[in-house]
Amino acid sequence: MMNPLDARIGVWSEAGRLRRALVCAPGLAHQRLTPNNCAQLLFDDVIWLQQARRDHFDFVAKMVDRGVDVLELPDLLADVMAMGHARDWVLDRKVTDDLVGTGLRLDLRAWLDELPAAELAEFLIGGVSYQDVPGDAGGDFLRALREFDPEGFVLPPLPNTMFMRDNTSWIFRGVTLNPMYWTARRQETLLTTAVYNFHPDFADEKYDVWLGDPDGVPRDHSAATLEGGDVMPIGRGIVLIGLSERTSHQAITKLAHRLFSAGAAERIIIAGLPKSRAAMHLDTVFTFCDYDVVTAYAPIVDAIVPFSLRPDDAAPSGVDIRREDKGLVPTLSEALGVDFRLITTAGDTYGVQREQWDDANNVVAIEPGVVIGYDRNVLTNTALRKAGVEVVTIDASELGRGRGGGRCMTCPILRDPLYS
Ligand SMILES: NC(=[NH2+])NCCC[C@H](N)C(=O)O
Repeated sequence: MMNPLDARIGVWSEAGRLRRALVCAPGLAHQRLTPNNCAQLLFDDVIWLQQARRDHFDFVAKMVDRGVDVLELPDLLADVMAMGHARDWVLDRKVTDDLVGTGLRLDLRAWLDELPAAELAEFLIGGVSYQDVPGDAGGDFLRALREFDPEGFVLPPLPNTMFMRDNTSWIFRGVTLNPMYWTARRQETLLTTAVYNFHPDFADEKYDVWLGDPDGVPRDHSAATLEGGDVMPIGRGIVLIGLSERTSHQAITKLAHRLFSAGAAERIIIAGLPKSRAAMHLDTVFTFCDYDVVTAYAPIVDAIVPFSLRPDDAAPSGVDIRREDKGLVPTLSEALGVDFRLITTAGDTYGVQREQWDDANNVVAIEPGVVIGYDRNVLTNTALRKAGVEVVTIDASELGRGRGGGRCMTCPILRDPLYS
């Protein structure tokens, strides 16, 4: 097996040293958010873009200061859009009858074909509004659409790309290209897949695709949806996966088969979550901070039902599925042979709900015992500090409006193992 530390990609733990991560700065997509469309685009409010950008750059700087190589999706996508064959690959899949409509497809494609690479990348993430399409392109049809719906989009914006964790997820030496749950997010995966397929930072690397379509052709995955906020490759061959609003048992068992048959994992621990927006992903209520420290929102994590999946040639499905008789944290302690300390959201009955809602339990570990989290979660951050975790803070006021914290905003590409 390749020594993980010699590789340029691969994620071997949740809290080992983070070496490279992919993020996505807020941009044009967030300028399109209005009180009317934000809920449909999975934001709780409109945002002040300039401040969000400042806060994002502060977040990136704090990672860079700790030695993380931070890659920006908009930049990588711009590099990829400068390669003719890669641009065609994306536009062939994006500018289709189904996605932009037969009436607009040819005109839209002709315009996008000629755009400078960085501008095209910006539109692919930020969306193309009816107003953006210049001159007579789109003809009478687009003129009529503009009049009928001045705020309409030919290609909708993808503001949740900022939560880079979700559309793909690296598990050990491979990746899942995620079929996402909500329509508002499904187009994100194609852009990241294009970067993995064509950008020199990825294209020459060897890795497996555990789930999803490397050819990027939009396919109906039906009920088999998976999002990175639920996926935690914790190590020693164990992957923890939330069974949530977004991630279904259909996707988890499909992924389990693939990981088991490739010999890439030995056990999947499923954390069955209640379905609610406060717990849309496992990482909104539970993250790893150190070798033996996790943080969690107790009311939900206490109710988690853990199951284990293991390869089993004797079982008709090839997988042995067993409900654990303990809660999540004792199950993990036993599985890893580590006595985990659990630091729960701090505060009174009201305070714990507010801090959880502001992603107090959604921190990203930069190295064992050092995490980045939102500044406003004063009580939970203090509790983590008392447990010996260094909490580096970033401003939540704008970044937090889409309900995602440090973990949601980073997609680790290379992270060291933690449990040998
Ligand atoms: N890994 C996460 N918890 N991601 C949070 C994503 C938030 C985003 N607005 C959504 O609803 O999809």
